[in-house]
Amino acid sequence: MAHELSAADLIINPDGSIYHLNLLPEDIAETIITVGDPDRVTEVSKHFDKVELKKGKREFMTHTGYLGKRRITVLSTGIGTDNIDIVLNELDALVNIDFQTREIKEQLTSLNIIRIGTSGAIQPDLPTGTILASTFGLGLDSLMHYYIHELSGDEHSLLDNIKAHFSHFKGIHPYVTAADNTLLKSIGNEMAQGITVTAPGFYAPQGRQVRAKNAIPNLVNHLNIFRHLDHRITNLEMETAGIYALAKVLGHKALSVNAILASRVNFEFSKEPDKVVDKAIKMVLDKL
Ligand SMILES: O=P(O)(O)O[C@H]1O[C@H](CO)[C@@H](O)[C@H]1O
Ligand SMILES: O=c1cc[nH]c(=O)[nH]1
Repeated sequence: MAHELSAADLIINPDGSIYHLNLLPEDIAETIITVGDPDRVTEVSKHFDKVELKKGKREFMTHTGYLGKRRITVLSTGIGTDNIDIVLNELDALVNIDFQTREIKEQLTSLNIIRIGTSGAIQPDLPTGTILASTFGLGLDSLMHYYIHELSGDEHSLLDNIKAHFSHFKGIHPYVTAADNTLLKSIGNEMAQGITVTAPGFYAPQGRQVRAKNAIPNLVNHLNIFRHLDHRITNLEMETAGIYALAKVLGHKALSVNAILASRVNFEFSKEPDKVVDKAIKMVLDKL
């Protein structure tokens, strides 16, 4: 029997929109581009042929429009996997819950979710200006410890090796999810590729030290030397692992594309960050 979700589990605003995103089911396309920075939404939608909808609430700004005949939504998530929890669950509710009956639909929709984010590289051959597609999201945050998620054989063996590599770091409980292979091949095929680490912060959780002292010494170096088969960890940011894992749990396809603004091993930051982000946006839109 279908189960009616309570008013506290699935919060629908008086105008029929979902609680945080402030969107109606008809407001979103099946191709969704997520960005962290709300200002980047316009940087994406300015390339659309037509924008039919602009809505927002808090850090969640949404534009929906058309690129040729393809309907696309671009949506900002803000920073961090706590926001990804909200965005992925609410996007899924918009397509897979009947808002009238509050029941899960019999026919489920699988969204294409493509993140265009900024990131710091940890391999010396990936300079600032590189555009990189994440083969796996490796989460060092705790989001996925609250969900049941099953791993493929490849994800399992990668995670086992990562756990062994990090066994002496007591506070780290990683999780791993692969990119959607079709999106990786179609959108990421001309990009650099590698495992993206999603950290629960920007400073010490990414090995930066300004004034507060780091509890984990040489974090970047420890990530940098990890190898499993032909996989290596290439970059650090704050959302990809949560997107990959929750997308998989909910039956959506996800790919994360990273504009490399910082090189943590060459100790550099891009002098033209907007140009690098625009390059990533154009590379993604060209492939859609
Ligand atoms: O540029 P966005 O997409 O926000 O991504 C990166 O930038 C933010 C930190 O500066 C984090 O959200 C990180 O993941
Ligand atoms: O080093 C970086 C650069 C952008 N975003 C991050 O999270 N880290």
